[in-house]
Order: sequence, then C-alpha cells, then structure tokens
Amino acid sequence: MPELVIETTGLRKEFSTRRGRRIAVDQLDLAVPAGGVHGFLGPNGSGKTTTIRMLLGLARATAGEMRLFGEPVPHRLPSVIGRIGAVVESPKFSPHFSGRQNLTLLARSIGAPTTAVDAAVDTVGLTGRDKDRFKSYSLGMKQRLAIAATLLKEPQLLILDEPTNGLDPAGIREIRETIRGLGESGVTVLLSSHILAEVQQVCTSATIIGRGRMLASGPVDELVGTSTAYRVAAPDPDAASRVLTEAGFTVRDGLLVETSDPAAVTRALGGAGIWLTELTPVRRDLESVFLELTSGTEMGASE
Ligand SMILES: Nc1ncnc2c1ncn2[C@@H]1O[C@H](COP(=O)(O)OP(=O)(O)OP(=O)(O)O)[C@@H](O)[C@H]1O
Repeated sequence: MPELVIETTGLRKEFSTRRGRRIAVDQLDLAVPAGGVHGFLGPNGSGKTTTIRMLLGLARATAGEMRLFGEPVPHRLPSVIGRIGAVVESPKFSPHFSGRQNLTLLARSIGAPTTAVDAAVDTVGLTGRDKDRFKSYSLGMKQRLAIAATLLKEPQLLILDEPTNGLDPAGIREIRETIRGLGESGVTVLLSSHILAEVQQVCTSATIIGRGRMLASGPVDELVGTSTAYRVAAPDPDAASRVLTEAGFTVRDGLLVETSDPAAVTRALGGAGIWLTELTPVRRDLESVFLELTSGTEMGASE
C-alpha cells in the first residue's frame, strides 16, 4: 500500500451562487498516511464535506489533483472504491427491520458473507441490541449501524463526515471508542469534525483547515507541541506572581506561567523564599492551536 492513502494537491472547488463565486476549497494539499485515525478539522463551512464529496466522486473539482491509494481520482475511482467505506450522509435503513436484518440485506446485495455482519455488529458494539428494530435505536446507535454497514466490505479506508453530529456525550463516547478500535485494527480512518478537542482524543494525525485552506497538518503530538505553560501553586499567589513577573516571565491569570523551562520557575521562586506547592505542565489542545492559527478570523468559505 502506498504511504499516503489520501493525497490532494492544489485542490480547489468554486461554487457559483446568486451572490457570485464562492470558494469552498482553496489550494488544498491533503496528505493522509496509511493506518490510524486522521482528523480533518475545521469550523462549519470550512470545506470539509466538499473535499470529501470530491474525493468520493460526488462533486467535481474545479482544479487540482486527488489520489486515493495512489490512484488518480475520479478517473480511477472504480478501481479503488471497493476498498473505501464512507458515511457522508445518513444511509437509508428500514425502520421496521432490526439492525441485523438491515445489515444482512445489505451484505447480500454486495455479496458479503453473513459472517461479515457478525463482525461488523461486534466492532461497532451493537451486540445485544442488533435484533432490536432500527426505529427503536438512539441516534448514536443509528450512527454506529451506519458505520457497521460500511464495514461489511472490510474497507481499508473509512471516511466519516462529522459522525458525532447531534449526539449526546454518551453517544459521542461510543462512536469515539468504535473509531479508535478501527484505527488500532489497521484501517485508515479520515474523521471530519468541527469539534477539535473531542477529536484530539482519538486522532493520531490531523489536518486543520479554515476557509478551504490548510492551516496545519501532522501528527497530533507535533501539532499541539510540548508544554509551553505551567500552572504554579504557592502559599501566597500574589507574591509568587510578582516575583515571576519581575524575573521576566509572562504570568497569566490563575498563576499560569508561559515557559518551557520549569526549573527556571522553581529557581526564581526559591530564590525569593517562596516554595511552590504545585508545578503542572499545561498542554495545549487542538482547539487552542486552531485559535492561534486563525486568530479568531471568520473561517467559513470566502466569496
Ligand atoms: N452546492 C453548493 N452550492 C453553493 N455553496 C456550497 C455548496 N455546497 C457547499 N457550499 C459552500 O461551501 C462552503 C464549504 O461547505 P462545506 O459543507 O464543505 O463545509 P464543512 O466544513 O463541511 O462545514 P460543516 O461542518 O458545516 O459541514 C460553505 O460556505 C458552503 O455554504
């Protein structure tokens, strides 16, 4: 398998609207490595769905190149589509049939063995509820059934567009566990979401976009970087804050000290006879990385 499962170069999509031209995707270079969960992150309207639709041949690119498993798409899409599962819109299931019956019908229609149904039900954690009617399912269970449906053909790449949309915290956690398990089993998952902090918990690598453009990409650990701030506790916080400020540190509210050198904090406080009771590294999350990258500008599509 090529190193990159998804690759786009200079990808662009313009829509003609009554108000003129809308650029939904702008010079996007996306590189998704094989294996693990890759977050495709950006606020509402930043171009995630449009990009996914172009990759899957559901929308035509205005310019740029796309490759899936090294094959140029849409030209060679038929040769790779069998290796791809995608949940882009809510699939249609029969409400009166059970989840299992729905999956069995689907399996038959694509020539997958019934053992694939057992495996898919198990992977998404629907065992025990698979014989209940679809209409009795919670939104989270319906979403997991949608993922199970894509697993029937044992895809090597799974594309999930905002799979936790509209779910409650318990539903979000269940989907997250399902996705994590899939990533660990060797499937490459492209997970689009606008909830950055939530996605951070499950992704190994990520691409952050805004206004259809790539803002940052790479392993999540590298994106969030090492700790650049430490939370300090001391018996007299005001005195500690004064000493640290005088020593040249930037001190934010709640005794949050911006530094990558915790020993220097200890030295400065100890030198002034202040003995700290806590020194905790504060890791940035993807959300703060995103806010830094965009400085709060509107990141929907540009017109
Ligand atoms: N068919 C269309 N015609 C005109 N504009 C469109 C069309 N589809 C999408 N857009 C616009 O393109 C931009 C990107 O939309 P897209 O749905 O790709 O963003 P997104 O990042 O997936 O957002 P969300 O998280 O809300 O789904 C938006 O401004 C949207 O209004």
